[in-house]
Amino acid sequence: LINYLSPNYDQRIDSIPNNNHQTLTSVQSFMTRIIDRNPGENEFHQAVHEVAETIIPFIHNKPQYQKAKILERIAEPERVIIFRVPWMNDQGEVEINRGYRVQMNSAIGPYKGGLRFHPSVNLSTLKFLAFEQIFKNSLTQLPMGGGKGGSDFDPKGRSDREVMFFCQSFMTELFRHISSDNDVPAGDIGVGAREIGFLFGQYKRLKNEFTGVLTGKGASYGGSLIRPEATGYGVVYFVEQMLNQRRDSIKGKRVVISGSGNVAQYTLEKCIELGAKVVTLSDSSGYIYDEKGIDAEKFAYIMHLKNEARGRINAYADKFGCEFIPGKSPWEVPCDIALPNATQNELSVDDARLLIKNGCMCVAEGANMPCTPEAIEVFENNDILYAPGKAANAGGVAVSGLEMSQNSLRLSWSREEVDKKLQEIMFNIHSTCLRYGHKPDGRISYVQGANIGGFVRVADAMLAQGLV
Ligand SMILES: NC(=O)C1=CN([C@@H]2O[C@H](COP(=O)(O)OP(=O)(O)OC[C@H]3O[C@@H](n4cnc5c(N)ncnc54)[C@H](OP(=O)(O)O)[C@@H]3O)[C@@H](O)[C@H]2O)C=CC1
Ligand SMILES: O=C(O)CCC(=O)C(=O)O
Repeated sequence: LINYLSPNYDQRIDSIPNNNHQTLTSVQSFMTRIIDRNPGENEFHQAVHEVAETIIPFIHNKPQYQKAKILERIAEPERVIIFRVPWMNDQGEVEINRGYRVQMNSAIGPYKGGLRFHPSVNLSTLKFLAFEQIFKNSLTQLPMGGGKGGSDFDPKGRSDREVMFFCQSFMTELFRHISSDNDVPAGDIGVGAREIGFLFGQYKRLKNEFTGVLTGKGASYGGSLIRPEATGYGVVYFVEQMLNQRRDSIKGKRVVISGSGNVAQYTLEKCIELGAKVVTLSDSSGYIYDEKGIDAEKFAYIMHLKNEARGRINAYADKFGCEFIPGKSPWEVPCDIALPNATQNELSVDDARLLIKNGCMCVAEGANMPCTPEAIEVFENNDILYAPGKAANAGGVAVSGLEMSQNSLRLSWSREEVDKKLQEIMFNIHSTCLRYGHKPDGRISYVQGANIGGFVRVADAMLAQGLV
């Protein structure tokens, strides 16, 4: 698992040219083609641009990657499936949603990535997520390609029965395109243990087989221990590594978290365990600010509120007598560490400036692409420890990879074993970022490190497999 730093990695990194005029022109012409071929897909353009800015200079003196048009091919999905999802609501009315699966890249393993159920879901969102997933999955060093899927269905406010009918209809088409050896979906926004259970049940019924076709399953039917916790725990393990670089640690730090779903919950739990003080959580209605800090007892309440009662975050403020700030994000609250754990583009350049003004020194993305490009630039220019999602939140998919291994072996590992492997993987991702992230001025860019570290493994596999 850990023995991945092959000796010739060092030779490949040799010299990354400065951002000269030629590089800028290359990035621009590359992006012009991407935008022309994928009109209106702004999130996808954003994700590709961020990668192109670091990969184009990196491959400047590597003709093998340029000649084979590796980056151009990585930015083109291998396959996109779009389908109708008809179902019946509790009032007996027919509802119609749209389902998607973007099978982005299978160079290093079966397509792997979550399903998102949210009204904002469209092809642009899922292509950006599937694109990011290629690099993230590669960074884990596990054999997983990149994919993502979902629907514009909103589970919020729906009964369990409606969610089940929707999931069954969704899987009635998706089952033809996935299997434990070619595409293994999991959860994402709006898809948790309940939805994975319904999806798995329908797949099993349609295929008449019990295989590891989904991850994030319940522990009683093939799920891995620590998978629910993995993304959030992994974020905190990564933050601890970054702080250790500066001979510091998370203990005693004041932390601001956005979101209150799966990733935010377990980020919070690990922060509490390691002695940090978390003062905010949010959902799409606003944020709570608890100056006393969220402790283990309050955490248990949040778990009940969000996962069983399926309530809104302002109920926390009512129960514990703290502030609820409607319609706003928590970035105005002074902190040492900010962890955006809700959704894409939730942290703007103004938020970034305010965080820095208020003393923030570290930002790690639990969500996918939560910081805008301008916000990232501000963090990097101000020497803030900034970790992109494809590195910081890779713990979730990493433990999904471990779930696939356990399913294939037909056995299950203990909590301690899985957690130890998760810590090793996050440690190794951090090392990869350091290895590839050196800027000409000596600083570390985790963006550059994660992009290049993720790219080389996929690129070499694509070169080896010919023009496919
Ligand atoms: N689950 C996983 O293993 C992984 C998840 N991620 C990423 O982490 C992020 C959170 O996912 P996860 O915790 O699983 O999802 P959940 O559905 O469990 O929680 C999502 C949280 O984000 C909030 N949120 C969603 N959309 C918006 C919005 N447009 N504006 C404000 N708040 C919003 C939700 O509030 P509300 O309920 O009001 O909508 C909720 O609090 C996503 O970016 C996801 O892609 C990354 C790696 C792995
Ligand atoms: O566990 C998985 O397969 C997917 C997790 C995911 O969707 C993500 O990393 O964004």
